[in-house]
Amino acid sequence: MIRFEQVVKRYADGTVAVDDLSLEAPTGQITVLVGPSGCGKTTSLRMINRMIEPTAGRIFIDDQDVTAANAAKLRRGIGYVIQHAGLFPHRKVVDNVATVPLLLGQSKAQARGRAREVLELVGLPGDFADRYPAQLSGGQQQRVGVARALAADPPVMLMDEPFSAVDPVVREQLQDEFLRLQTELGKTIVFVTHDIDEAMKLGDQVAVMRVGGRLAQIADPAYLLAHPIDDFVADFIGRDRGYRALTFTSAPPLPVVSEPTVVLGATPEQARQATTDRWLLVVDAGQKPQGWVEPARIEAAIEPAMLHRGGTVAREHGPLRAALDAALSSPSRRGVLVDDDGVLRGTVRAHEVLQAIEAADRPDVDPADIAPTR
Ligand SMILES: Nc1ncnc2c1ncn2[C@@H]1O[C@H](COP(=O)(O)OP(=O)(O)OP(=O)(O)O)[C@@H](O)[C@H]1O
Repeated sequence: MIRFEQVVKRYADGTVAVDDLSLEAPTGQITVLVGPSGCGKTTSLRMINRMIEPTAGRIFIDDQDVTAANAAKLRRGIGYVIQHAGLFPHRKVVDNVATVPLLLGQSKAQARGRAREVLELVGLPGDFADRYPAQLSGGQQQRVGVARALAADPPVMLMDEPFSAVDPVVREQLQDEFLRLQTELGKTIVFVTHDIDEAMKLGDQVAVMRVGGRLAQIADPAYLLAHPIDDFVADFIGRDRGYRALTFTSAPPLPVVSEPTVVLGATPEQARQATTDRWLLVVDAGQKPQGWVEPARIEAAIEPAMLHRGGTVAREHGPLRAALDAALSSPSRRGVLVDDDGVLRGTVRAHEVLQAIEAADRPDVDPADIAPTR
């Protein structure tokens, strides 16, 4: 656990960047610090590994007072990831990642072996290791940054806007992979972002800070969305917080309807025989949804390039927000639901998801009973 006790940081020019901050970041969880520009997030983070010294107050990692620790030694035991990755441009990726294991006394061969292991873990296998940072995309560089922080297997990771410099699609991929990795690794993580969506997606708990370095509220995302403590927090977490809260609402059983399908490679005749509807769902040989086609408009066997892929896919027993999004984004207005292995279960319509949402507040009601027929 990381614990801030009444921490203050006043810079030499008199700026109070952090003011009386007390909070706990539990072991094995992700605690996100979020807030507007200049509210003291980075300053708070850097006081944990003593890149910045507090003016007053104390910070503990488990029972160790970090201000009493040897700063260099402390830093080697804490992974640190920053925006733009901060890689050494003239060192190969593998040597960037091997930096801390080498400092910790591993032989070059051991450290490089470990570096290749963690590179694989973050999705950069094989010959990526032998490239230079400039030969990687922005998203790949960020992965190297994460790999470097993980190389010495530190129990604590500090992450300062690690995914901010990449485009939204890559960013989402990095976030998803990061969450998957964290379920395996269970690190104690403090994560700084100014993006409330990122905070809500990644945080086990989210600390909202206000300018002047004061903590406004700390809670798990669902609680924060439901009970913002004041107008500042309510405004900061956004006007669509009712919709966002659906991320944390699991579906009561949705009235899933089986959906006609054809398999990739099917002929136009097979597609037209499969349905009289305008849209037809295409699956692969393993029954995994691939996209939609309009049977009346196809003239050749169905191939991937012909598919309408705009619709999202939701897990049958996943959050209601994803199910609603699947319905709203589907060209047929039928949202595609899959099981945990990605295999098609059927479809659901937006109004049926909305009924499930209402029923989620009324656990005595079975949504199947109140869903009208289509
Ligand atoms: N070395 C410094 N000297 C004086 N003031 C500083 C120094 N570093 C930061 N500050 C000020 O302290 C306040 C908090 O800065 P900090 O970088 O911690 O905020 P932040 O929330 O991380 O901001 P951002 O999201 O814009 O990165 C700001 O007003 C900033 O201008």
